Amino acid sequence: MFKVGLVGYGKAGQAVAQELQSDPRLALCWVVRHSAQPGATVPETSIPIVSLEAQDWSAWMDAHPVDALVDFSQAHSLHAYGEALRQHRVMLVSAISAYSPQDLDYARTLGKDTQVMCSPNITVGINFLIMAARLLRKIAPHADVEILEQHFRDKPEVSGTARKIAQTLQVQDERITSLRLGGIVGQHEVIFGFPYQTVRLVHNSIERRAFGTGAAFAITQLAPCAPGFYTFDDLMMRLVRQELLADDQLPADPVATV
Ligand SMILES: NC(=O)C1=CN([C@@H]2O[C@H](COP(=O)(O)OP(=O)(O)OC[C@H]3O[C@@H](n4cnc5c(N)ncnc54)[C@H](O)[C@@H]3O)[C@@H](O)[C@H]2O)C=CC1
Ligand SMILES: O=C(O)C1=N[C@H](C(=O)O)C[C@H](O)C1
Repeated sequence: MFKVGLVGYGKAGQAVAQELQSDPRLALCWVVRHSAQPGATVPETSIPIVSLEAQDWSAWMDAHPVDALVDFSQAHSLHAYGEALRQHRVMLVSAISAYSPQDLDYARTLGKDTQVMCSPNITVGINFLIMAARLLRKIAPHADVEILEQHFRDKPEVSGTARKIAQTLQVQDERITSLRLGGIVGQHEVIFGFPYQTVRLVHNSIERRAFGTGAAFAITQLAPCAPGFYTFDDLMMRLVRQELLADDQLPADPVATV
């Protein structure tokens, strides 16, 4: 069982905490949020919710050891806990969608000492969509591509997922359209336009708990990896390769063996 700490207890963090708690492979040990009342716990549990200054992280991890840290807070938290993580060889699963290039450079340095995974979208579904879109782009490099992302009214930045899709498919960020409406959790659509047909790949996060199942998947996939910096696609590709290898070991012609 993997012991897990969670940073960030806002919209996503609270749903993720529920999901991590209900996964039998994981034990959620503590939550760190920006400001916490003394003695606060996750509802209906004794899991402590605390607030830590950068200088407190190392002592906290000494006293409350975990195998993995899951981050749903803000980009700058990485710099608060980074060295403690490195020192304690704790895996990092970071869902922060708006890291700067400098933040990502720092995350890569942590990968020299422990396993680090950063992904602007942590659902298995969207990462499957990205793999499929990448394949179609290879097959049909001249098709028009548009990316549509829809999120809740207050989401401040352009979706990190949409920017990642644009980068992966080698199209300009101008091809991204962002809609901000009510309470939409997160929807991404990649549209391929051909002369006589249209392909639409759509992923819809209907509940924020989807981010929790993605984080759990990432922890279990990251655990057997060597120290290094990984993306969610790296973990998915590793699994796909394993599955394909398993298929290769099946009889070439199953009918012949009947
Ligand atoms: N990769 C993914 O699939 C997803 C990524 N996200 C990202 O996760 C982040 C959080 O999203 P929301 O929960 O919607 O935001 P939110 O604003 O509702 O919650 C953020 C929480 O982090 C806390 N926080 C901020 N700085 C902190 C610090 N230094 N230490 C501890 N806690 C701190 C805040 O107090 C707040 O509770 C955003 O970057 C968002 O884009 C959210 C959902 C999915
Ligand atoms: O802020 C969010 O909530 C989300 N952010 C993501 C992003 O910016 O790509 C991913 C997800 O759809 C939710």
